[in-house]
Amino acid sequence: RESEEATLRELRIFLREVLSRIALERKFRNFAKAVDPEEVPDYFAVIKNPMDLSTMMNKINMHEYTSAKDFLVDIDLITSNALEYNPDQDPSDRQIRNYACELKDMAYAIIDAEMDSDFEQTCVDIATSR
Ligand SMILES: COC(=O)[C@H](Cc1ccco1)c1ccncc1
Repeated sequence: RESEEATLRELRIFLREVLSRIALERKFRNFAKAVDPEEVPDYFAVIKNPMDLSTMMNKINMHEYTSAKDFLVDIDLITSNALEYNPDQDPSDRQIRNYACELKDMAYAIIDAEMDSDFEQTCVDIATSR
């Protein structure tokens, strides 16, 4: 229905805005683009489901998120990948793990604060009706 398309359009506009605010933060720069296999040859042997913020922006534009819940699944993936690939005690691993946790918390905090729960449920209902 037309109104359903209007709802999904509003979701895409909101999710782009959330992603843009996250991507502005310098501390999240390592999550902005896919890890480069040239720089990190074993990354894709270890991490089976890579994810990054620019891939998420492309997924918004390809209409691959039908709710904020779907969007947060990929945020969780960015975080879990970073915790999995960088598990060591050394300062650089600890720093990227901390930033990965901060990224997740920022995404959840923005959505909890700024997403109307009825709007989210409407998006979920549209997805399940299709
Ligand atoms: C999401 O980014 C990562 O997981 C890479 C993996 C990586 C290891 C070496 C080069 O890159 C990373 C980048 C910067 N600092 C720590 C880890």
